[in-house]
Amino acid sequence: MSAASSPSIIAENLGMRYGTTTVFEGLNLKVLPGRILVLAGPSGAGKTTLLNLLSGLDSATAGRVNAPGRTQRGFVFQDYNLLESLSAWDNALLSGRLLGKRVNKAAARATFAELGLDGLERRLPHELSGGQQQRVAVARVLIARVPFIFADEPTGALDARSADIVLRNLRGAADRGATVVLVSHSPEGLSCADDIVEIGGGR
Ligand SMILES: Nc1ncnc2c1ncn2[C@@H]1O[C@H](COP(=O)(O)OP(=O)(O)OP(=O)(O)O)[C@@H](O)[C@H]1O
Repeated sequence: MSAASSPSIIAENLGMRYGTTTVFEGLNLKVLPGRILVLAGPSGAGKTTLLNLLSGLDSATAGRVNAPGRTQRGFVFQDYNLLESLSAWDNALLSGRLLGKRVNKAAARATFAELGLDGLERRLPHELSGGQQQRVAVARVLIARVPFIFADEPTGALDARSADIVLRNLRGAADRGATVVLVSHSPEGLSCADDIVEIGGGR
């Protein structure tokens, strides 16, 4: 995966409405490979909505965006979306396996340990704290080595030290050429941004 292999995501005149409510309109932006873009703004401004449009999870009601294909992208969801029947370790390997990739076990193990999850391999999600579940969700997207990473508040449940480790690992993915888009409120999240899009007031 090199920076040259991931095209930019380009949004043109993007707009999203729910019924009569306009979340935003006329939004133009370019998300560049090898960089971390942070979507910032107050609660309800439309950060998750924009993340879903840039990632292709949802379709805009106006404008265009060349979101990545299904096999190119990975997500850290706000509520983690771990599979309750799978262990922490199997959850961490899940995205890579679903994408039909040969997961490098040694690298996966290193990522799992780096995120402070050593010893928790066999636990089911409900046997993990919120922060541990969040770190499994982050491990999953890192282990899958996808060229596009979309993460909604990926440090929201973490203390400062764990948050720092997560952000450093996302930076590592960007340094390997991945495109990383984060929703973040936190000063740490903002401080790791190469680019920031502040949404609010519908633009
Ligand atoms: N499925 C939906 N139907 C109707 N309205 C929606 C829907 N999803 C989101 N909205 C509205 O769109 C706006 C933007 O929501 P969104 O979740 O993108 O905000 P956000 O900036 O991510 O907020 P937060 O920081 O609180 O997570 C909100 O006013 C929300 O109520």
